[in-house]
Amino acid sequence: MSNNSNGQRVIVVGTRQSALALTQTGQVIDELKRISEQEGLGYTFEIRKIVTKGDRILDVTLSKVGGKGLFVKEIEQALLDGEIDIAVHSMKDMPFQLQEGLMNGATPRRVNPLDCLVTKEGGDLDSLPQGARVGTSSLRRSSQLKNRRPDLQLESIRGNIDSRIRKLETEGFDAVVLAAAGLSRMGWEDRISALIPEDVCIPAVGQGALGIECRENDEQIRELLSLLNDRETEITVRAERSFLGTLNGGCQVPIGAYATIVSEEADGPLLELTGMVGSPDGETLLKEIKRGKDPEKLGKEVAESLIASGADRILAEIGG
Ligand SMILES: NCc1[nH]cc(CCC(=O)O)c1CC(=O)O
Repeated sequence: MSNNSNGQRVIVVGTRQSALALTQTGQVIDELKRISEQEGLGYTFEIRKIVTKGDRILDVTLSKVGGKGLFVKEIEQALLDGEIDIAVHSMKDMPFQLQEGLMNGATPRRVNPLDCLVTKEGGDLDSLPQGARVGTSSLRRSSQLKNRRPDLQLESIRGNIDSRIRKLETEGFDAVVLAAAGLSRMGWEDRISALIPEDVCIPAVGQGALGIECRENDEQIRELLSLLNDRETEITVRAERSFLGTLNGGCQVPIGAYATIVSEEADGPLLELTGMVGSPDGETLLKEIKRGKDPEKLGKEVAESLIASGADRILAEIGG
């Protein structure tokens, strides 16, 4: 912990170097500054950029290297070493199990959770030409798009959001699939040709949400972060993550989940969770919808019910 010349605590915020990571970290810092001023806490903030293993090997197929949480390991180490005090993650890139001594201190309000198409000609999924070439490296996206449009040619595309959009032009794709959240955080909503509704493509667990990691024993930070937490987002994402944890899925398997709050009742909010497991070719798409109050229990129930319908066999075939 360090203080500035006025004796105020300087909070060091770690981030990856991608444009999206820098942008969303900056947005979180702006929010924390506002809260800190409002509450008279007098904190100041500093950004520390960290190059992760995931950033260094972007050109290699990540699934081959096989690390869950490839982007997160070095950032967690910096937290444990006290080099940084908080780290902003895209929730969908946050590992299921955080390292001992670390915790998710806040889940801020989620933005649009849906996937979207950025197409060359404008227009939505149904208006893409027969056999159109669509770029995505997510099995979850290709499985569901194939299921809806078996004629599409799904091709792998890697890199940050900006380079994927560039590849739409330079590599002759008709469309690329991206998370709407990333584009809107970057201020590039005007690039979104069409949102892909959740009945076509169930988003990734936690998509559109952020997680803010901190040390468990840092009371000051925990208190500050608690003011940024959004209860609805927190519990819906907890249900989705419990689903993923029960299926033991990493990011390279066609698994999706999306939870919403359907009603507020006297004893707490009622959640609805849709879980999805698909085969990579899109021929099999298993979905299950359930409602419940306890997010962890609901996630587990949806996962178990999908396992009973054969999800375990699909996942075993992929080797996920
Ligand atoms: N897998 C990369 C990634 N991680 C988080 C986002 C942005 C969306 C979000 O915060 O959920 C993206 C880009 C994308 O999937 O298009």
